[in-house]
Formats: sequence, C-alpha cells, structure tokens
Amino acid sequence: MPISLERMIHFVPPNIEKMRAKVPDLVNKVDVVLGNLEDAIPADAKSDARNGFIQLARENEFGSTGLWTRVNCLNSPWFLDDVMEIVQTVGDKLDVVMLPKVEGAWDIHYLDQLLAQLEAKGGLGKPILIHAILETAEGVKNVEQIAAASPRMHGMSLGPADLAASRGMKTTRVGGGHPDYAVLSDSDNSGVRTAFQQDLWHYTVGKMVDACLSYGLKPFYGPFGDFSDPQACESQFRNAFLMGCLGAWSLHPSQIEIAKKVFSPDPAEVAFARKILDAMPDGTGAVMIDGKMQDDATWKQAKVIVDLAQLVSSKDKELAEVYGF
Ligand SMILES: CC(=O)SCCNC(=O)CCNC(=O)[C@H](O)C(C)(C)COP(=O)(O)OP(=O)(O)OC[C@H]1O[C@@H](n2cnc3c(N)ncnc32)[C@H](O)[C@@H]1OP(=O)(O)O
Ligand SMILES: CC(=O)C(=O)O
Ligand SMILES: [Mg+2]
Repeated sequence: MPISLERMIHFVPPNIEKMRAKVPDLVNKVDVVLGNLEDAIPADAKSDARNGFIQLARENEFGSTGLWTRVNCLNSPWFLDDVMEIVQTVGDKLDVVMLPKVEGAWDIHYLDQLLAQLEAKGGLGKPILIHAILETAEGVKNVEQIAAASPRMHGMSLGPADLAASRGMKTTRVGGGHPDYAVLSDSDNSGVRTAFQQDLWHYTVGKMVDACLSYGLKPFYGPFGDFSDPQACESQFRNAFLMGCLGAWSLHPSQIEIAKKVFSPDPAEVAFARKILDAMPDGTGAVMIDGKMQDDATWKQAKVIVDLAQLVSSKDKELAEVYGF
C-alpha cells in the first residue's frame, strides 16, 4: 500500500468545464482530486463526465496529489465504459477507482479482474487500487469479506445517503447527526429532561474501521451535505478522525480547510505524543508524564499520531514548522 496523505478526497463534477478549470488550483490545495461520474452527474451527462475526466487527467500534473475517479455502479449502463475508457486512456495517471454500492466480495473480484486485464493490455506497471463505498445494508453486513476481497483494496468510505435509503432510515440528510436521534435524561426534581443527541453513524463507522484495519486498509468518512453548517461538518469529521478514519470527502471548496484542520493531528497532541516516544526509547516499560501513566500501548498510540504528523509535514511545510519537524 503506498503511503500517501489523503485527508480530503475532493469531488469534482468533470462534465462542467468551469469545474475542470479549477483543477490546476485544486491540485495544490487538496490531497486527492476525484472526478465523479456517479450520483450527482445527470444521466444525460454521463459520457461528458467520463470524457471530462479523461481531459482533466491528461491536462494536469498531479505530483503527490492523488487522482481518483468514482465510476458508476456495477449494475448501471455506464460502468463498463467508465472503466474501459479511463484505464485505456489515462490508466497510467490514475491511482484509485472508487466503486459505489459495493454489496459483497464478488463486486470487488469483478473489478479486480477487469483492472488486471486492462493493465496487462495497456502494459501498465503500477496497479490501480480499489476504494469501496459502504452504502448498502448488504455491504455493511459483508464489510469484512469486502475488505479481504483483493490486494488492490485501498480502503472504504461511509456513504451515509445511500445507506440511509437502503436501510430505510428516516432521514433526508447527507451524513451528520439528526436532532431526533437522542437519549432523553431522567427528569430531575424540577421535571426538566435533556435530550442528548447521538451519532447515527457510530455503529457503521466502528464496523468499517475494524474491517479496514484488520486487513491493512484505510477507512474514511464520506460526504457532509449541509454546506451551510461548517461546525456540524467539523464535528462529524472529528468523530470519524478520533475513531480511526484518515480523511473525509470535500464536496465544496469550503470543506477543504475543515478536512485539513480535522485530519491533521492537533499540535498539542503531537507534542505530547513525542514526549511519550522520547521517554520510552525502546517502547517498553511504564513511565509517568504529566501525571498520566504511559506504557507499551500508549507508546503505540503516540506512534500513530507522530507518524501521521510526519506524513502531514512531508506535504504541508507550515504544519511541519508547527509540529517542529
Ligand atoms: C451522496 C453523494 O454521492 S455525495 C457526492 C456527489 N456529490 C457531488 O459530487 C457534489 C460536488 N459538488 C458540486 O457539484 C457543487 O458544489 C454543487 C453543485 C453542489 C454546488 O455548486 P455551486 O452552486 O456552484 O456552489 P457555490 O455557488 O457555493 O460555489 C462557490 C464556488 O465554488 C465552486 N465550486 C463548488 N463546488 C466545487 C467543487 N466540488 N470543486 C471545485 N469548485 C467548486 C463553484 O464553481 C463556485 O466558483 P466561482 O466562485 O468561481 O463561481
Ligand atoms: C457517499 C455516497 O455516495 C452516499 O452517501 O450515498
Ligand atoms: Mg451514494
């Protein structure tokens, strides 16, 4: 698995010329540029989106920024042409194919073989990876088999909108919380009861993180659809970050900075993690730092944070200075 920084997967509708024109600027601002061909692209613009993606892939140099596409789902009339045309034209520049509505390992096996055939035919030296969207009830049920389905598996993203529909959840939101999903406190003497809002996605994100990490894959939160609520977006992204996710999708330029802030570790946390590593050079034993017990397990927790800070520093010079790398 290539080690790459993927704090935000930025969605671009490639059928729109004005959006394609923003790609050179985006390459310097985001960690991944994704050309979306699936939902949000009108049915009569599917081939324009595919051609637009090929054009933007050809016209730009991406450097350390990832180039991904989200193809249409396997049972659509567009999937086969999406994969065939893109891999045969710009397969050498493409890092990851995001596959929507994955239900089980069989979906991954099919795309895996198709990519292998096209790579062999085109003489491509670098394998194209697969990223699954977890957005159907059956997919969530089969998440472990999906994670294990191919060495090409890069990771997974939560797809809260399709998943809500597939499960029959009663929400029209794209990700985030819901005010009615709450636990009511007992009444106090004055009869006051407080509703504590819960995270609708906690169970699925937890299940996805465990499946991904057991097979060496990367878990991601997906989209947050309410662009007018950056605070709620940040909170949802942060919950996912704390639970193990490495990034989230940005659908609008305003969400890029939110993802950057959340998925780059907090400088104070990095400083504390470095103290732990310094205090336990061989990673064993028990020491006290600022009144808190540290041992082999917290050494490993600290290593996760310091490794991520180092990866962020390799791309972000400003943060490298803040972290002191
Ligand atoms: C459930 C799921 O499947 S989620 C994934 C599918 N959805 C998507 O991919 C949606 C991606 N986002 C978009 O297409 C757009 O953000 C839209 C259509 C939703 C809204 O776009 P607009 O109405 O143009 O939004 P807005 O007016 O706030 O945009 C402000 C500026 O940001 C630009 N912009 C908006 N979204 C993007 C984007 N994703 N990437 C780059 N630039 C963008 C606009 O072109 C505009 O630029 P300008 O100032 O030069 O005119
Ligand atoms: C991310 C996505 O595709 C969904 O929420 O449906
Ligand atoms: Mg979806």
